[in-house]
Amino acid sequence: MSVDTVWQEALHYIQGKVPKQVYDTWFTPVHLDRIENSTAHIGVPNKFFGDWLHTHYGPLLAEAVATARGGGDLAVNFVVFQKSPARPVEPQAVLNAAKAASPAKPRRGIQLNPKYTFKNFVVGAGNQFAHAACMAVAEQPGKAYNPLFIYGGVGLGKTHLLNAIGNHVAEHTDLRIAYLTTEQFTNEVINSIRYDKMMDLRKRYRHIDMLMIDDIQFLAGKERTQEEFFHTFNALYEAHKQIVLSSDRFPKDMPDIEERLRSRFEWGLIADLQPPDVETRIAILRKKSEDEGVTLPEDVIQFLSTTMKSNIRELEGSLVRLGAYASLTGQVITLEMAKTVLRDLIGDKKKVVAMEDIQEAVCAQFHVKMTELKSRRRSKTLVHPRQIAMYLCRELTDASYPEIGRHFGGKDHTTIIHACRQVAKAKESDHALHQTLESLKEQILRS
Ligand SMILES: Nc1ncnc2c1ncn2[C@@H]1O[C@H](COP(=O)(O)OP(=O)(O)OP(=O)(O)O)[C@@H](O)[C@H]1O
Repeated sequence: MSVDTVWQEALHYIQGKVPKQVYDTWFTPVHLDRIENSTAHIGVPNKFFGDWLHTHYGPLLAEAVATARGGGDLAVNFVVFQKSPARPVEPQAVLNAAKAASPAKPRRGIQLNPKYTFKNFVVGAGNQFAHAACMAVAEQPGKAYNPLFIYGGVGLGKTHLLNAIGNHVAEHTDLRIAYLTTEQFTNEVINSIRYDKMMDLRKRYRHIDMLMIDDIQFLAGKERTQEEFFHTFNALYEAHKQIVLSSDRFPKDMPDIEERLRSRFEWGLIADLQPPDVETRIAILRKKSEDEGVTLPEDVIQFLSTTMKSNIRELEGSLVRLGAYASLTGQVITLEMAKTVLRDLIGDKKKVVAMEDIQEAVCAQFHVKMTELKSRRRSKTLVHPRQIAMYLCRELTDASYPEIGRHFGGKDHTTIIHACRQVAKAKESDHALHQTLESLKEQILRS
């Protein structure tokens, strides 16, 4: 079977697995270059693109190509090509998937991402405190702040900072590090229960020197995992071993977490990550475009940094998309191109919308009074519209989380972050909610 035929079949397979927009953005610009020694070499427009594909769709690509060939195990490599998809021109830029997944100094069992270091973390007003705290912990694990609890909204750099600590410690010490997501920890607990291996799990985690757990908010409602984590936490803490946790919300705002755990999260230092200000967004764009070899003219930098405000991942995504588009079409990046290519990401944010208009539209839709919407009452009939209104304020205006909080009767910014996150997550699977949000948006933007 020719490489082209395999690739066509693999694309067909992928189309069935991902939404159309994801397919168009990430899979149409790439191609299968060759298959050699059980490795599929995938041509990508730039290093950043390959990195992103590797992190998000590496396994799917391997599965798709393997299935198209009729089975067997395959690894994937990403090869950067320029303009002509047939010829990889930068062999040194090959991203070896396996290499990329291991830290600079390999250590058994650590799943750190070597891409995330202190060196490539841009420090600005919103993150300098968290950055300094992480540096202190990386320099003196177990001594500076314990536990270190980092919290912040979606895509603001929590995972990056955790990995930066891990990579730094791995490079400079021989400490045993465990870095994992809450989901991985939960799965380990479930498997240990299922196979009666709880003692092994306990032993494993109580003999490490530094434990880092990402997205600890997902412990909510998982009683048995909380119980295990509680004992692990105590054992490590008492032995002066470093614990670092990240969460999208403040401990006090974590529902369904046992009080004894919640209070432990507050024992050490809590450092928050705030959305970056415009200077930091510009600095991040400059750094990333430089690192990735994507030339962004000044007006495009200004445009992106004033349009994509709340999420660094989005900012990065725009850069990748623009870089890919430019390299595929052989054009230089211009402001006009940026506006066209990123149309759907920028969407409706351009129109100036007042938060009061949003609140009124939501009140009318859900038949609640404005005073109720802004109140502290937590009945379900009020919490739902309130969270929707908060989410829309964030989506359709330039207001910061604290500003939105002030428009909702003086609520804390973490409450707004939580609401935005809840609604963003729920709308992925709840079609009715998605429709309601779209119709509200349309209504507000028309008014
Ligand atoms: N200050 C920064 N400098 C450079 N890159 C950054 C910075 N902050 C975030 N990023 C980049 O933004 C992207 C998103 O960051 P990250 O995954 O760490 O966010 P997160 O807070 O863990 O998000 P989530 O809540 O979805 O888990 C990453 O690629 C990261 O490298």
